[in-house]
Amino acid sequence: MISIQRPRRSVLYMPGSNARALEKGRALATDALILDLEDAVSTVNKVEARGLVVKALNQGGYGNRELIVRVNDLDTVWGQDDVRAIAKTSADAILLPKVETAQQIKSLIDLMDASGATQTMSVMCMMETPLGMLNAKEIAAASNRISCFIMGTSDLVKDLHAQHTRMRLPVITSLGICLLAARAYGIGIIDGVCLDLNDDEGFEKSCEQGLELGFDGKTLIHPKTIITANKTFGPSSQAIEKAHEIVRAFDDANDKGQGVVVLNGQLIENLHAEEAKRLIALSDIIAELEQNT
Ligand SMILES: CC(C)(COP(=O)(O)OP(=O)(O)OC[C@H]1O[C@@H](n2cnc3c(N)ncnc32)[C@H](O)[C@@H]1OP(=O)(O)O)[C@@H](O)C(=O)NCCC(=O)NCCSC(=O)C[C@H](O)C(=O)O
Ligand SMILES: [Mg+2]
Repeated sequence: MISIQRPRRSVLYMPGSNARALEKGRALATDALILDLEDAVSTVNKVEARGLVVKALNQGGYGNRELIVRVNDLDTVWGQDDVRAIAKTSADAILLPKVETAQQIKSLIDLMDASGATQTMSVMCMMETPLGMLNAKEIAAASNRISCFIMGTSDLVKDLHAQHTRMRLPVITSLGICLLAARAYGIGIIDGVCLDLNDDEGFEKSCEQGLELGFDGKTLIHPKTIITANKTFGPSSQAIEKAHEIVRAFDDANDKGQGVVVLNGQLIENLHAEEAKRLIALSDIIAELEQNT
């Protein structure tokens, strides 16, 4: 089944309190922006940041970029007012931090509905605590308004008393659990951030690892990493050419009443044709968005 609503190769965080970053986001080649009201904003700037984010959203100019606002936890003094304010904007999604239960999602949706959010405004979940990992399935199943999981590997490493390593073995089980839950319930899933801005090679490797694991894209903290994320998570022209070849070979085999075919020494079955079609659909959607952005 092919169900790609939009590409999320690169998803850039920006502090909601940083007017310069909010302005720059209008021209950056990122698929999505997370306008952050939570951890990137100090407590003294929380209310001002909310105002800046609402103003930026109302001004528009972000083209086709998916606009996600990360609100504060609903139990904080800012969380519910964040949701009330963002519900009235044209943001595409509200991202709830530190999701651990399905009830948190239900409470968020009740508040969004009561605050006048459109039904097209989706919900995203920060998956970043040990309890969140253990409840990933229940969270994914909580509502069909959930469009995406976003891994919060910094909080996770902290809560696990683990360490940040290049190949991320300390969080690999958690990444796998969330990938299983997201794919089982047909929702998107984006990998966590790479904190070392001086390690370009390490960043590239973590993107490649994310792609191999099955993530749709990577969350980013700096614009200089957008190109690498887009390149890694977007299908290359060779991959697309190969995908078309697979679809053609499989269709020809089907026309002859065959369920399988060998192409360049590789067995091609229906599942390979489906994956090839997914890549072609992703590439088409990226091309369309890039043309209109
Ligand atoms: C890390 C930064 C504080 C670095 O900022 P700065 O010192 O300004 O960097 P540069 O001078 O190299 O910036 C060059 C230009 O790029 C713009 N810029 C920088 N970062 C961003 C950004 N994120 N979005 C948009 N534009 C950005 C600068 O304004 C410069 O522009 P110009 O004026 O034209 O020269 C900064 O990058 C930053 O704040 N990053 C985001 C940090 C953040 O949001 N962190 C929270 C999210 S991570 C997280 O919480 C993960 C999760 O919850 C978990 O637990 O894992
Ligand atoms: Mg976090």
